[in-house]
Amino acid sequence: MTSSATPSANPLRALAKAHQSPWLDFIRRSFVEDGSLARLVQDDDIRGVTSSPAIFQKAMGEGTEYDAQMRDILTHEIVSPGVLYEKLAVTDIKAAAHVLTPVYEQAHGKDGFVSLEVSPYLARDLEGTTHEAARLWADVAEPNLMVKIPATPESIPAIRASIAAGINVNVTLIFSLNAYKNVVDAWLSGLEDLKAKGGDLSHVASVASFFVSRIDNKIDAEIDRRVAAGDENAATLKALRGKVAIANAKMAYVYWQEIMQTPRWKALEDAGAQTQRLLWASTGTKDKAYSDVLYVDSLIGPQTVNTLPPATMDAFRDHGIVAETLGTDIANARQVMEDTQRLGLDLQGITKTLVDEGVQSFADAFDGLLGSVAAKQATLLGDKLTTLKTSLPADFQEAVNKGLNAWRKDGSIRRLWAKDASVWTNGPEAKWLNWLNTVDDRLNHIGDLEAFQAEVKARGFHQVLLMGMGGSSLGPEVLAMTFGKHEGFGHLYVLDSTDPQQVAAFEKKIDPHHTLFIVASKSGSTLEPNIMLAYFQDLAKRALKEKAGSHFVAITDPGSKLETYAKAEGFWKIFAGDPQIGGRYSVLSNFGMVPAAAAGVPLRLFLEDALRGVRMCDGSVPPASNPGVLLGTIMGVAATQFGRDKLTIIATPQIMDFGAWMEQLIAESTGKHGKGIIPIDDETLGGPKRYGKDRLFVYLRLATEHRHEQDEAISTLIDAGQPVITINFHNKRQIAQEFFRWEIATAVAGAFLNIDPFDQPDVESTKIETRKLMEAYEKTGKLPAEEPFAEHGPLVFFADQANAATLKGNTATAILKAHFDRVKAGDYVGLLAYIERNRETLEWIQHVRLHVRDAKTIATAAEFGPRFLHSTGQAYKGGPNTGVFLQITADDARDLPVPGTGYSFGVVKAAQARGDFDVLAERKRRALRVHIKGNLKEGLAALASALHDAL
Ligand SMILES: O=C(CO)[C@@H](O)[C@H](O)[C@H](O)[C@H](O)COP(=O)(O)O
Ligand SMILES: O=C[C@H](O)COP(=O)(O)O
Repeated sequence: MTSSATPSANPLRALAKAHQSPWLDFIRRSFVEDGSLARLVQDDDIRGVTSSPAIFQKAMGEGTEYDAQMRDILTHEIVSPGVLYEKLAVTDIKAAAHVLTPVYEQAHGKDGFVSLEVSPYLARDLEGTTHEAARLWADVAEPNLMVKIPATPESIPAIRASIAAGINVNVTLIFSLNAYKNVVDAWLSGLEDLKAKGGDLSHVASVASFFVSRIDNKIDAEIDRRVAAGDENAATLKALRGKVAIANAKMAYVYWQEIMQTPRWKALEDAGAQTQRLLWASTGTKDKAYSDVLYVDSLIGPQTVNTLPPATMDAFRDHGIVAETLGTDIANARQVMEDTQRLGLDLQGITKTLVDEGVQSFADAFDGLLGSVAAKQATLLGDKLTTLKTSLPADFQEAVNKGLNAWRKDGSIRRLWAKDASVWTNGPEAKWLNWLNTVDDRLNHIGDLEAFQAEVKARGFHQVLLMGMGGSSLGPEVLAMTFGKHEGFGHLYVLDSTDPQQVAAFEKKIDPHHTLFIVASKSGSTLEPNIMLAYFQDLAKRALKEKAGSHFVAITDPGSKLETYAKAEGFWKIFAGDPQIGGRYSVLSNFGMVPAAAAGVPLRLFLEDALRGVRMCDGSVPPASNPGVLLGTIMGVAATQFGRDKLTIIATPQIMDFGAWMEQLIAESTGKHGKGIIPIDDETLGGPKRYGKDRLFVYLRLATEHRHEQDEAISTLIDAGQPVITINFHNKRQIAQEFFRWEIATAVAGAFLNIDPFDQPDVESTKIETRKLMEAYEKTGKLPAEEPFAEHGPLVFFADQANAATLKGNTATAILKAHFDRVKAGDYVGLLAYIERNRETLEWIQHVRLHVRDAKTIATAAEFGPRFLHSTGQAYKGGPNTGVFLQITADDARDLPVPGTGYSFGVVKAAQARGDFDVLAERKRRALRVHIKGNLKEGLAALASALHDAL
């Protein structure tokens, strides 16, 4: 902005004589800090400041002048970009308010205001606007603040409520006389309400911001269009160019004058009320053909304000003419309005469009602003955040950009955070969204968790044995595997199997005298944790007698059967889950945090790490800058538009266990109604030839591991045109952030797939089938008979009729060949092994899966039952029918009874495998079961060899 003209010849100063206040339509930190604003007040008699999202976007979106405060805030607090922006804005607004305080005081509270706008996202939300106006008023806490509220039909009652609450209000985005009338009524009503309450009216200031140049812009364009089309009224139309906005504003002023004569106003005035001044906004000339001071010169009149952008202010200082123009030529203005109507220029329609566009453009500006703040926040936080890099082919990237933009336009991330089910299917989704708040919630209750941790430490347990399935076990397993044992705490073991060998193996790892047992089940009625509990409680009771209860902790939702049981059995502690968080979204709730506490994970650091991630995925962060939405959009677009539905997880060794948790989240959330994303975890990385066009790679990379070869192999995939998302961790604890990022991303991907990401209908079906088989067992003492369709050596083959019919062959190899010959491009193979999960069997399954992958160029999943039933099992049954499954069961070398029941772990596992197969068959999946008779090791070798020959 240029320097001031000599005071005597300064048109800006002269406006005071015409009783109009010039305000500045601009703010930025340096401008206030370096004294420029104070100089304008001093030299040009500038008497107020307005800000808007667009103005703040310009100020904060570039440069470094806000960095110092941002750094300072981010050092002390974990805030979202939305909160960070607001803190910066409030600092600016307060600083400007202080500069204007002398004006305010000298004008006895009638001038010298600074405006701050409520979030434009709330422009159609009455409750939100009312609440935010009050919040901003309290946060800024300066008497010369004006809170800007838009004059949308939805927000009009917020004007009344805010005025009634004694808040100074700048009503913005007024384009039409009708809207203005509603604003005036709301303002008067607000004052009446305040008066009725006995409030002091004299301190409540208000302006009604009537937008000017945007109207000419639209009308002129319409005139030009009609003239170009050869309109018969071309001459009269042309004469209206550049006239309508001013005439429209004059009509508003006439209305204000009329209001000032009404008894309604007089009564308020007598009670000490200030008038609501008309403020001319949007006064920068857009059409270069017009005078650059057109919307200042023409609108000068008493008791009004004109807020000038810097260039217009400079121009007016330089060559503005001060004369009272507002109240003059009213007849002419009326004529312009009449002509406008007579000639069919749709002013009403245009002003409605202008409100919509005004709201949208402020929202767009706010998106831009918050995107910039988020980017800056990420830069300043540096290594404190995981980072995401995408390498996507051009067409894929373009589709992702479109998806992000659609999410931005629909405000979907804000709707997600507002728990609005219309983001998905308008079903029961809203009931399952408390994971959004669980990190804040756990931090608020960190005292309880830390006290528990201290007690566990003091009791000196050597082992912690967690028993649970799926959402109740996979998160703790990641914590156990990633962090290992913590000094002063016991080793955390996670048991999620009904395989008797596996149960026995865990029994060997622990000493009940020194073990803390945690049973985790949200529902409290899941078969597996209940029988594991029965087994280990029996063991503990034998060892510890009446003290056994003091070694047991339950984590379960309030009111569950498990809770009742735990109370009755005198468990040491019972921790409550949140019924509005589903199992797979529960890791950052007590289901993950209680085992974390027991294992000695530094809880506050962990949760604060998580919180940094939560804040970056906040509803205030627009999709393209929002790490969760970005990831979810890529996942959704990959699956729905590019057939890349095999999300292949590659990880550096120290964080590779994260994949098993991701599997459940992604598969169970998205795999249903024939749609879905199939996670492929722990499949050894191969060269580009190993992969088809159905993959989306996610590379989880702990930077400190320096896995150059792995990095190279990933680069080769990118060069070969495979889409890759690389997520860089700077330390292991950042899995906390990634838990949350993947939760948001999966929810977002669910929206792209148009499914409810929070139910698991096909997991339930398998449970039902298993239950039926178990009931039969309890009645008859055996599982219903089943007939193999072939038997070769130790390998016995079972299938339903439809599958068996296509799997003819005289040898095991021939049957397996027939089965895998059904695999085609874009399919995947699932090896579903109901055997003990240990080093040998993991190696075996890896070996076999890689053989299948390389022979068929197909994605492979290697899973152990029954654990996968609570995880990927959902997608195998409910997702796309592209899976070809080989279920592997085996004789149990040893079985264990389940105390208090008539059955054994082996029977349960067998029933689960059969229930699983029955549902796969019922869903018409290509499935074959091979049962290994006798020695497991030999049987697995025979199966591997037959598979080798078959492929
Ligand atoms: O405070 C106000 C109005 O209440 C102003 O900042 C107002 O938002 C601005 O004058 C307008 O947004 C500027 O409009 P335009 O020049 O972009 O058409
Ligand atoms: O993912 C959840 C599992 O199905 C276990 O459920 P639960 O926590 O109710 O026992």
